[in-house]
Amino acid sequence: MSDSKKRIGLLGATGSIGTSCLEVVRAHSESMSIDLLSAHSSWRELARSAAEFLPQTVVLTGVQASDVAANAFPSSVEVLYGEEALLKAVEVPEIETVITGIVGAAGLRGTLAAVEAGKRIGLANKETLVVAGSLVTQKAVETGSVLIPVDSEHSAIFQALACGKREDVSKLILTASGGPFRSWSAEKIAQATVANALDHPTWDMGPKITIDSATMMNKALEVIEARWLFGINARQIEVVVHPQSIVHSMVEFVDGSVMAQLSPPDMKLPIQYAITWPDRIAGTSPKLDISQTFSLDFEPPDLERFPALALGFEVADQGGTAGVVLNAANEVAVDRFLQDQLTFPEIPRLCRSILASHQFESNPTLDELLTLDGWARQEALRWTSSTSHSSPSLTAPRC
Ligand SMILES: NC(=O)C1=CN([C@@H]2O[C@H](COP(=O)(O)OP(=O)(O)OC[C@H]3O[C@@H](n4cnc5c(N)ncnc54)[C@H](OP(=O)(O)O)[C@@H]3O)[C@@H](O)[C@H]2O)C=CC1
Ligand SMILES: CC(=O)[C@@H](O)[C@H](O)COP(=O)(O)O
Ligand SMILES: [Mn+2]
Repeated sequence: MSDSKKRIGLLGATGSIGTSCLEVVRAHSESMSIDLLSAHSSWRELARSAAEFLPQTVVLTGVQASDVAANAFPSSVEVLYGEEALLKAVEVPEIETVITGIVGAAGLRGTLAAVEAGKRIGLANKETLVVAGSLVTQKAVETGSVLIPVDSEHSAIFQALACGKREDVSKLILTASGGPFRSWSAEKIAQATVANALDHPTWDMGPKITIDSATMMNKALEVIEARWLFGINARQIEVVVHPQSIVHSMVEFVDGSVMAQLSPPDMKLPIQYAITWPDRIAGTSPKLDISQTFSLDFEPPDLERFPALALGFEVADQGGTAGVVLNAANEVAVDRFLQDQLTFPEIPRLCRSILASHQFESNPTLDELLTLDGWARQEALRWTSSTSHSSPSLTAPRC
């Protein structure tokens, strides 16, 4: 019955999260349907998905109608252009759940529009909470929007939290694969190429998050994400390296019990759960085969070889404007590294430098955050083009 289908708006439909989400919907076409798809510039791929899923609306935020072939989309599909159109499109009452698969701070405004419209959010875009965690979580409380994590660690924690009362939680333990350089020496890491850094041992993801995993900035961003999503003090969050990516994270309760969620690394499971919660349905994600011998290893993270991780704890503790500045600096640094214009160890160095130079404000507005985002990107670009890597200018906008 089409009336009882779960109706989904999917932002970032052409990316890694987007295509996994479409696989979930394809496997459950009797109970799920797509109302909205968005992409930035990959219009051919979006058109293929539109032909299969027949959403009411598609939005392309990074190209214009004149860039797209005439009749590329089925005639029943409304084709819109630009971010403002996307912000309106997520609000339509028919959409129940919005899956946020846009990469980077570019995902913030779409997520916020969906939160303001009181939607269920399947939150993959962790940068939304890194940049504006306080504003977004407050807004969700006001509108009744439920933020269901899609990020695998946070989905695991969300599931494990169901085993006890919030006031009885003593610690959240985020697992990290350790990335491709987990066992590399600092000297070898300093020589890492783009191809080395893109070679993630356990997850197949988009390029930005894959580089973040290699620096462990991904875990830093996830510490900040957890701080806002679960309303917990940064000092109650711990990171442990777990190379198999089977234990997706854990919650320790005051009595010493540790509850974990386990499954083979596959994003379809947390995406599906965000759509079906509080129900569980059979899916296409592989199941853990415990009939075979396998081991689960855990080791402490090495903050000297992976200095980005410390930034996550510092920023999660500070709140305010620290997250937007760290995130913007990191987005520029990752982009420059992918263009071979920055070395791997310069990524966290750049981030720390821009963060240290900004004028901290504890309670910024959305406009102030967006202004600081622009400032931090400019300063990060300036840093990458200066041979001496001098300190950023002290012209950070005051909030
Ligand atoms: N991949 C994964 O397994 C996981 C991802 N996440 C998070 O999910 C988010 C998406 O990651 P991932 O799927 O890997 O990323 P991808 O790079 O694979 O996909 C990014 C998507 O965002 C769109 N996009 C890119 N830039 C913009 C922009 N400026 N405005 C609007 N849309 C844009 C792209 O469209 P186009 O194709 O047209 O460029 C594409 O659809 C990230 O925040 C990541 O941290 C979290 C956990 C796991
Ligand atoms: C799948 C997912 O959630 C990613 O964020 C993943 O966790 C990245 O792996 P790392 O643990 O190497 O950062
Ligand atoms: Mn993750």
